[in-house]
Amino acid sequence: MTLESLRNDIDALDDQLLTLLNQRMELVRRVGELKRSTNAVIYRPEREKQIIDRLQTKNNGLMNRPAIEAIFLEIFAVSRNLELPERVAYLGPEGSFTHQAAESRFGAMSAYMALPTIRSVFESVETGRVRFGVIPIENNQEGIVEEAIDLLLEKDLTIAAEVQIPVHFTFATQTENLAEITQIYSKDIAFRQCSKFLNDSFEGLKAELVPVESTSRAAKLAAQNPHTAAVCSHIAAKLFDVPVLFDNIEDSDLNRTRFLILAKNFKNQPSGSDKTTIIAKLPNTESPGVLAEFLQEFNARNINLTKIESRPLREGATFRYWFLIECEGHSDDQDLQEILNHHAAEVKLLGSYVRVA
Ligand SMILES: O=C(O)C(=O)C[C@]1(C(=O)O)C=C[C@@H](O)C=C1
Repeated sequence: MTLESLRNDIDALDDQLLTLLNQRMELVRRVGELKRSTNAVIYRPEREKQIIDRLQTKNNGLMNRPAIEAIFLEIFAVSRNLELPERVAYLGPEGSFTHQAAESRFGAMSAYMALPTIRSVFESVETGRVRFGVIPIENNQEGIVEEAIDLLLEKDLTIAAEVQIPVHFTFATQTENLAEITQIYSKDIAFRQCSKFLNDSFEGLKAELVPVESTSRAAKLAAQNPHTAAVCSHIAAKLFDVPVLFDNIEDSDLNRTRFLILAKNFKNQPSGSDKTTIIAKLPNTESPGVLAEFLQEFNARNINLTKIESRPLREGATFRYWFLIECEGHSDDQDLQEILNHHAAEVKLLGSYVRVA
């Protein structure tokens, strides 16, 4: 077969795909009408997971799960926009990893607001300026984002979904000759996480490492000066139009950051593979066994705990703590409901949501 005839076949399939996508959007438009008439929630992460799971089991071609997910998450994002355009705030600046996390769920067509602080993201959801807020919660190498955890206690928001993205850094520059680079911009932490690449590539060369406040800022600076470079996210290089010379330059490919999607009064239906986050303010934690007894209730019901963080209560001059606890399962599951009911006075449910493997 010639290239031309293969391309003709591709064109014919693309025509069919477009027709099918339009038919799908017509159904989605009707779902949107139905939902608006009953005031139902547009974003249904558990339904999206169900669709992707089903397609994965039916799949017998070259598409793997990440490919199915990438294409269908974009379709869902377009669908949701058609049903009701929803605004999404994220911890900026534009081109940050949080921006990347937001786009991975809400697609390229949603209306985004980059905000300067995690607190401002919480507040924009709280006041209804946006429907969803995306914030980082932890990195598997660097640990938790304390400000985000504390705001979960302070504010009255719920968790609609979690997103995990691998932290990949790119080396972006306008020059193709490394010897011409005089300055490399990035965040301190990114220099640390890419030290092997930087040491190997610039051994004997004179490039200076210049720390700046964000990797997006680094990309912007590299866009302005041809003899500089940025260690930044792919999305930042794309945003500021700086050519990517090397991709995935980080020392460890196990580096992942977890983000939460926040909303007001959001409740997911059980998906069959969920996680639940609660806040526990237990009384008398100075007495022996209070926390152990509480955790024993999970153990007794065979509920797997996936996280426990202690944070200061900041009540007077004491050393007392509250706990952020995450476990497998959904708050509608009978065993988890028993615990929540039993401790209704001291436990606040932040949400049950589809668990990212
Ligand atoms: O099934 C729904 O509730 C829809 O709104 C449709 C749809 C889809 O495109 O399939 C879109 C958005 C939801 O997040 C889940 C699924």
